[in-house]
Amino acid sequence: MSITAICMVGAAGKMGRRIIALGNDDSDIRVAGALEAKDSTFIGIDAGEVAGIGNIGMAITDDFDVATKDADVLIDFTFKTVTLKNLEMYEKVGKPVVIGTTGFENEEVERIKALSNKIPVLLAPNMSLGVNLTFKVLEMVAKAVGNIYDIEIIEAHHRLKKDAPSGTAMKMAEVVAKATNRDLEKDAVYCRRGLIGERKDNEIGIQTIRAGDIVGEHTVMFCGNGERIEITHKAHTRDTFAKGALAAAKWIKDKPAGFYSMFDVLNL
Ligand SMILES: NC(=O)C1=CN([C@@H]2O[C@H](COP(=O)(O)OP(=O)(O)OC[C@H]3O[C@@H](n4cnc5c(N)ncnc54)[C@H](OP(=O)(O)O)[C@@H]3O)[C@@H](O)[C@H]2O)C=CC1
Ligand SMILES: O=C(O)C1=N[C@H](C(=O)O)C[C@H](O)C1
Repeated sequence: MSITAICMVGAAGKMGRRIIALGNDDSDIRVAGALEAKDSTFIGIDAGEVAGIGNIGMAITDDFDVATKDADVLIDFTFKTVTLKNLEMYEKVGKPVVIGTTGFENEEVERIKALSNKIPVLLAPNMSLGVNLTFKVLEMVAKAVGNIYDIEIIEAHHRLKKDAPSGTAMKMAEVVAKATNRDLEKDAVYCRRGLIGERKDNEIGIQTIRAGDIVGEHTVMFCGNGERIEITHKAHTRDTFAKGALAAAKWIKDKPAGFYSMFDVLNL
């Protein structure tokens, strides 16, 4: 396999650090650029030092051209406003982009899709093998019992997470809504309080927990009278997502322009 040179956008972030650390250990990956925000205190500091693996000879920069010049693939784990602002630059640089950032509204996803007419773009709210398999299982279960059992989704993440519900929970909601012919705009219920009356059959409840250092947990409940099915995924470490992002970078390197997901990478 040829080496894939990556530029990490969000290099000093929680995910950026793990992708740089695991990428540096991977003989098929070269860390070729590390980008951070203009006012970041990490500018000029070695990306390996920031990631806790020692000097790798790659200083974090806020200069987009410098960071992307030697890269084959850009990996973006930042914040939705950052990603959306960067789309123009991603088009200009013309290299494949793997986007793990979450929190996009439908109209914003359409803007990312529009970019994929010009360059290869992979967008996935969760890069773990387990979660992507779970999407498939959910589709099957929702088709079988989703219209007779109540569906509730519960997600839990660390206290630093900025968006809610998680991108993964929203994707799970999309999967079960599609499988049961529902419309999330109408049927999603994000919080309950007060005299809310009886639950409607079509509701898809989506509840959020933010606490401590929880890496990422998602449960989908299909609940009937007398029994319930619970499908749960728990990430124990961010390395699970980082490995997925690196696999995605290797996979997308030589692909033509198009809109891809982890299903393509994992052959699901
Ligand atoms: N798809 C997946 O598998 C996963 C997705 N995620 C998603 O990835 C995103 C990032 O998560 P996480 O790493 O925990 O978040 P962090 O906040 O730890 O990291 C984001 C990094 O991006 C930096 N940043 C801000 N602006 C820019 C800019 N203009 N250019 C470059 N970098 C910038 C931030 O700097 P500063 O702090 O100074 O603002 C920060 O260092 C979130 O949306 C999260 O939901 C997370 C885990 C897995
Ligand atoms: O912010 C996080 O940490 C995570 N975000 C992703 C999401 O919003 O689904 C994926 C993972 O659960 C961790």
